[in-house]
Amino acid sequence: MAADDPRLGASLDEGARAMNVPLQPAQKQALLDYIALLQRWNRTYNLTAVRDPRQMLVQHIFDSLSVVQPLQAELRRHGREESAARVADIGSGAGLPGVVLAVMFPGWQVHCVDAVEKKMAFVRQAAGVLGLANLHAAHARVEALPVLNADVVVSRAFASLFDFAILAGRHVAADGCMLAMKGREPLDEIQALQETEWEVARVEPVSVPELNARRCLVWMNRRQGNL
Ligand SMILES: C[S@@+](CC[C@H](N)C(=O)[O-])C[C@H]1O[C@@H](n2cnc3c(N)ncnc32)[C@H](O)[C@@H]1O
Repeated sequence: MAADDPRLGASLDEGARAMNVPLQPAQKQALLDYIALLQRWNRTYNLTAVRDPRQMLVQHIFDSLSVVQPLQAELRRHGREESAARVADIGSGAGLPGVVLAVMFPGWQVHCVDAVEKKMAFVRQAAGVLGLANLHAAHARVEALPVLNADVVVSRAFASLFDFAILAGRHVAADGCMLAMKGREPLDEIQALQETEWEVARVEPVSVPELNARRCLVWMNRRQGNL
């Protein structure tokens, strides 16, 4: 299916509805434009192994959209100013989930971080083309980056929970949290976290439309009475 095939837009509407994510026409267009950009630049930048726009929609866009509702609920639960959150996406690659979050939450500042320059160049280009002034891209190893002070530090397909906590934990603001997007509940990884200052607050199953695979969100807070 081509990136401008109208059936892609119809599927996006359907998927967003299934996840209870309201999608404004401009947001829908931005997500479709992002798929087109991914497809156009994939060969040059080697951004993703997924080549087909239909598969990009499911594996990248729907998967990233599946954190929208849970993120909103988490910020609300902590009484944080939901309209002005600061989010960091670590090991963001082509901008997943960061670009999708920047589209869905224009009031949030979203910082994508990746060690590969060309991927961050792509995210910067996407920010320009999609008109996302709230999307930022930092080319750096996360462990060497000045502290971001984010309300939520998120990652998808980045590292084990242990490495995520050790490498990226210092970018979380005092009352913030970490969120790892995972497949099956990673019991061994959760066990290994005991040696860090982070603990699992809860594991939230999520369902991604048309994706025949398990997904869960692992929420992590700083351990009370630190190590
Ligand atoms: C498997 S990709 C996942 C990309 C994206 N999050 C996704 O879900 O499509 C992992 C990314 O982490 C980046 N990465 C690995 N170690 C890193 C580090 N220490 N600091 C920053 N980025 C890192 C890699 O360059 C790569 O782009």
